[in-house]
Amino acid sequence: MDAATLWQRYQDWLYYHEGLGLYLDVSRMGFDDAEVEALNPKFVKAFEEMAALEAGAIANPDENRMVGHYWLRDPDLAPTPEIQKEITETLDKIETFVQKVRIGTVHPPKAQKFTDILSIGIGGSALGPQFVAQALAPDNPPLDIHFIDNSDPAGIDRTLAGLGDRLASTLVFVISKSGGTPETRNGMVEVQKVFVDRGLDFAKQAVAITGVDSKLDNLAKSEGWLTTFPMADWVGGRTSELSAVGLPAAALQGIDIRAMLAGAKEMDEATRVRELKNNPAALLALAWYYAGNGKGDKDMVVLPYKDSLLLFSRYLQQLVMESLGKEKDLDGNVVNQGIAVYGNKGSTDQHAYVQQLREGVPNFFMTFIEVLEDRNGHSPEIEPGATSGDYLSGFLQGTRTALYENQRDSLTLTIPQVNPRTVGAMVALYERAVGLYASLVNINAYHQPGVEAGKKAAAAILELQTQVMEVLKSASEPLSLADLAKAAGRREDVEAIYKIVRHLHANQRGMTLTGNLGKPATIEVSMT
Ligand SMILES: O=P(O)(O)OC[C@H]1O[C@](O)(CO)[C@@H](O)[C@@H]1O
Repeated sequence: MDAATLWQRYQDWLYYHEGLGLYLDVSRMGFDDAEVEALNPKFVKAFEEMAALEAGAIANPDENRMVGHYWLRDPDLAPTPEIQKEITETLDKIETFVQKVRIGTVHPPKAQKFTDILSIGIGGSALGPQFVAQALAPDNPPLDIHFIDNSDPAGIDRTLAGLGDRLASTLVFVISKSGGTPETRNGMVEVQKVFVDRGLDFAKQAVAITGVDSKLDNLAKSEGWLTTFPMADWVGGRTSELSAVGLPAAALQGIDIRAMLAGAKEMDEATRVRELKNNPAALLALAWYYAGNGKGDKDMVVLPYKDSLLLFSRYLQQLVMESLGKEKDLDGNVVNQGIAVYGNKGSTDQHAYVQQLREGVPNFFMTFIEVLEDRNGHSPEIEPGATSGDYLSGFLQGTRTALYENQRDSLTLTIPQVNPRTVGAMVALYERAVGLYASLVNINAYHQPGVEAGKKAAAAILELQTQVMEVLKSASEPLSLADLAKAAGRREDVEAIYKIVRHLHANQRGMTLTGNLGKPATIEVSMT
């Protein structure tokens, strides 16, 4: 395509949202008009399904749930007065609590004010708050946030070491929709133990954010925690940033949560437009569909050219991959759908893997995220006429051109500034794009059956460990792995047993292994 035709294509396809100052450029995706035309019926269906979902249809049939994250930023759209009330009351409750923490009416037993937040949660109960903290927290937030988002003992130690004595003035959020996620429970129990060791009262510093009547909800209520915020059944973990999951921590860090909600609402309105070219979420869905042939054949590389948006790709990884990565379509056919998402930030990644993107296997499409405002305030010139921000902007354009020259597709999302409104809008934009794309490829975006298999297998390993320990404690002499498996009645699990005893041995858990550790058949195991 010559330069003039390309410039025309750019103008023809450029989407601009005036209120948000947001642009979406899909001109460097290689689709032609006929391909777009062919997809039209699918989009008509997708828009209809989306409207039904927003009106309260059961969009998640196997879990019998509605999907209502859109109502969070426009409660008037909620399908029942009860849900409207639930949304506004929760928001009021959050704001009242945040205000009390700010002025010190709610404070820790041993300090006048809370200084820090420790947020314990995983997946959708961590990724949104992490992304938003990185994107929007001021340099010196009123409360500094820290995360435990794993069952990694060393990771927990590191977070607690970072807090040090400030644990006494730390507000602990335990966030779990189900209230039963093991990683979150483990983090909570470890933190509770540290509170006890230091003579602190956990309940007086803890808040639960969870489904009503969940295990965690009941625990918090029975132990008299500071408060609880409800997670609605109709909000999925990966679309929960603008619910009680993300808002309390954001507000406590001094982030304008009403502006985040307003930005999301504006974007929701823009993405309800049933006209492909005038709907940025539909344009994204079109680009994804075209790039991956409707089968996810190409990975989505997300490259924000702004450090504060570093965690956006990680946040999107769950939103996109947990929503779209499905074995079966809605008619029960095996389709193995999904789109892989990765990325960090530009221009940093240009010095890492962009080499492969330009010249190597063409199995991706790029999403550039551009922020027009370089920094708050004046930029010094690095050399006559050029600032660091000019360089960053140049690197983005340069990489986009270099990829295009080698037939690598890209799209570019441009926002004026990273602020609560634009971040809310970006969250809403991708939520809607995922929903529309799911309709295009006929899958349920709102469940995650595949995660259960791994969870069940992990629980089975913990049960096996208990069994193995019991056998070893009552054994009169060291046992070979084969004998141990036989005695436990689990011959077929000898490899898992080997891994269990090796792990216990490495952690001073009373396990003795003799023999050649690299040759499992020679190992004898005993336990004190
Ligand atoms: O908030 P919960 O119930 O602890 O779940 C955490 C995460 O685990 C998942 O259920 C998948 O394992 C995610 O969908 C969810 O965001």
